[in-house]
Amino acid sequence: MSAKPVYLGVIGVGGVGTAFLNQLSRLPSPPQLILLARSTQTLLSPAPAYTPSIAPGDWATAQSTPSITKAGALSVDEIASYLSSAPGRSVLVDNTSDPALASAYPTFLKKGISIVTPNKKGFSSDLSLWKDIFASAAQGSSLVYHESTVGAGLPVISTLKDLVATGDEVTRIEGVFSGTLSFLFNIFAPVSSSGSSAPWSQVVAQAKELGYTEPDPRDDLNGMDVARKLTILARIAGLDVQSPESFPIESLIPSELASLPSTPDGIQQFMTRLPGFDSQMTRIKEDAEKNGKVVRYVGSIDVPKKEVKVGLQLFDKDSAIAGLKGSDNIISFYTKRYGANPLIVQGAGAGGDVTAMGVTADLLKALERLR
Ligand SMILES: NC(=O)c1ccc[n+]([C@@H]2O[C@H](COP(=O)([O-])OP(=O)(O)OC[C@H]3O[C@@H](n4cnc5c(N)ncnc54)[C@H](OP(=O)(O)O)[C@@H]3O)[C@@H](O)[C@H]2O)c1
Ligand SMILES: N[C@@H](CCO)C(=O)O
Ligand code: NA
Repeated sequence: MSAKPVYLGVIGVGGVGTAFLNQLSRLPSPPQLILLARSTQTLLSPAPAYTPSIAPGDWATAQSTPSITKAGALSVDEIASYLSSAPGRSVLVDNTSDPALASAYPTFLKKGISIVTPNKKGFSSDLSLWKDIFASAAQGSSLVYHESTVGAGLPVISTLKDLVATGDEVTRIEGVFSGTLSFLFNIFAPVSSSGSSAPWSQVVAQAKELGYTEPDPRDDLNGMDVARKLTILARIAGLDVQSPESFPIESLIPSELASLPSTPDGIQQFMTRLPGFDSQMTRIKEDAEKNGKVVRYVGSIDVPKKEVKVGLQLFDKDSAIAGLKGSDNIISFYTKRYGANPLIVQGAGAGGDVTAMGVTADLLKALERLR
């Protein structure tokens, strides 16, 4: 029996979106790409036939393909109606960090459109949205996969879900959850003090250049990205965390720069003014060195105590966390079954290719269930 056709909409063609489209173009039996959008532009396969589809490997030139329909930004209702009218099941891949799009997941899911995404906003905002997303998926018999919302492509969400679903008792989750902050501290405050002496702001610019940061790097530096990841994991572990603001978060943003606007101009101003505050981070690094330690940005969830913590901590130089390299994350799951030796997941936790891997693998899981 031949596989049923599945139709695909993709929103966002930045660092992750571009890498995802490359991976999509190499799949042996990809779904039919019928919608591709960025913030101001949408490409569509002409309805009602929904053919020809957009070639994911040539998406950049699809703009000049006469048979493809071009439009500006579409509303959520227009996208939902277009995808749900396709002659088969459909999946929406959200490769943006847009909270408004994330808050519309219930609309898509109720119409039977499955969601695959690395966008944390839907799963880490108010608890009511989290509940609405999963209730809507049940109502629309649609699927939700979001592996890359924590640890990029590393199997973090799937591992935790497997632990919970098989009846293990997760007591504690801890580690380094930010690829950006891992990279920043590994370079800025290496274990060997003969390492780099690059100022903090220069390493921040490098992390942005490498595609590790959130579209707005302040979302990494203010601890919110880590807080969102911990909110997601805590909810899967069974805690009703109301929002990522429910627990204290240590911010690395100088207070003088905290009120710059969340616009492209605000990001630019922040990056330009950050070098003026390098001495604050140098002091933190040197204080740790005086104690023979290194400083790292970590998070933890104590499940029985219902306690989530996010912030700087000092580590011995021979500890696993101090020894991380590049943008690596390390996430330790302490459970009843695993006892004193936690189940540990470690590897690159940011970057277009590794994040897209998690998105593409999620899409394959969805396809297996939809075809
Ligand atoms: N980068 C990583 O290492 C990493 C790791 C894990 C998770 N993530 C998550 O992956 C997502 C994408 O990250 P990225 O680094 O690829 O970001 P990015 O390079 O800034 O790309 C964002 C893309 O989304 C588009 N976009 C934003 N809002 C939109 C809207 N309302 N409608 C249509 N398109 C919209 C942008 O359009 P324009 O092209 O028109 O600007 C751009 O193409 C984020 O949620 C991020 O948190 C990233
Ligand atoms: N900006 C995030 C991307 C992965 O979610 C990080 O650095 O970890
Ligand atoms: Na992951």
